[in-house]
Amino acid sequence: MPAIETTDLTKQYGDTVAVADLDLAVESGSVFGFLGPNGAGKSTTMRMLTGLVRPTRGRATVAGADATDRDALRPRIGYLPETPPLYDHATAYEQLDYAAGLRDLDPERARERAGDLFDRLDLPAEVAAGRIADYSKGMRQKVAYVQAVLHQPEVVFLDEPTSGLDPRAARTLRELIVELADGGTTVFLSTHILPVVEAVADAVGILYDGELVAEGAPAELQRRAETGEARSLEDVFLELTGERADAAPSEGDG
Ligand SMILES: Nc1ncnc2c1ncn2[C@@H]1O[C@H](COP(=O)(O)OP(=O)(O)OP(=O)(O)O)[C@@H](O)[C@H]1O
Repeated sequence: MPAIETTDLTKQYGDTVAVADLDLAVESGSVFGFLGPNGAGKSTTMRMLTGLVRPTRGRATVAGADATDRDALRPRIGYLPETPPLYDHATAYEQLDYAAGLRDLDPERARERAGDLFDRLDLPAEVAAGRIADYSKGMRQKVAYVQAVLHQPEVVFLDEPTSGLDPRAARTLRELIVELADGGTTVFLSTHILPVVEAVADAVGILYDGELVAEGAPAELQRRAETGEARSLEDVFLELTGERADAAPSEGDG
């Protein structure tokens, strides 16, 4: 069974169709790169899949739970949104104690795991013991990432996870994503940084104007949109989401 499955998943805001009839299947233990231009509907999709926004119609299951059932989702999923929810007055450790408490994690083991991840991401212990209000953007991002994966969820949604990270931390984060998937976690990764997707994604979906215009393994998409030359995922992305003649290459997974 796929870790994420959507059928006709749709969200409308007034006259704006943010996401239109999305049919998606993401394999368990894979990294799925979710791409699309600004305003394509990526965040709206993630909000529906994490139970934060109710679909206008259609349905979705995530880690076996209905995506409208927040109580069932909570222990199974993690979410790093574009603007991470952090308490400025707390220290990183307090923030993560709170997150661990929400998920009934053993406090000591949660601290240990957080400490290990902070080490990997080069967030010094003395910084983690200081108030989040004084953190740089990259430091906040590190804490938010750790918060999203602390409980070892079955499915983790990452919205621009490398945002604000320096090159070393961004590389570590890419490694952590691959390790998550190797350990069986399904990673739903939305980013505009296409080389990251190229490096880590097993499959890619490209959203354009709320619609899925392509889905498949990165290499397969590159072949499908090809004209003979070696093409980057960026070329494919620009072709599919640019001045698309209405005969866009037929998407779907065949
Ligand atoms: N709460 C809302 N109310 C009204 N319209 C919304 C709301 N949230 C999103 N939209 C609209 O839905 C569409 C999709 O937005 P969304 O934020 O999902 O795009 P995105 O692909 O995540 O974009 P970006 O790459 O810029 O983050 C846009 O037209 C946006 O204006």
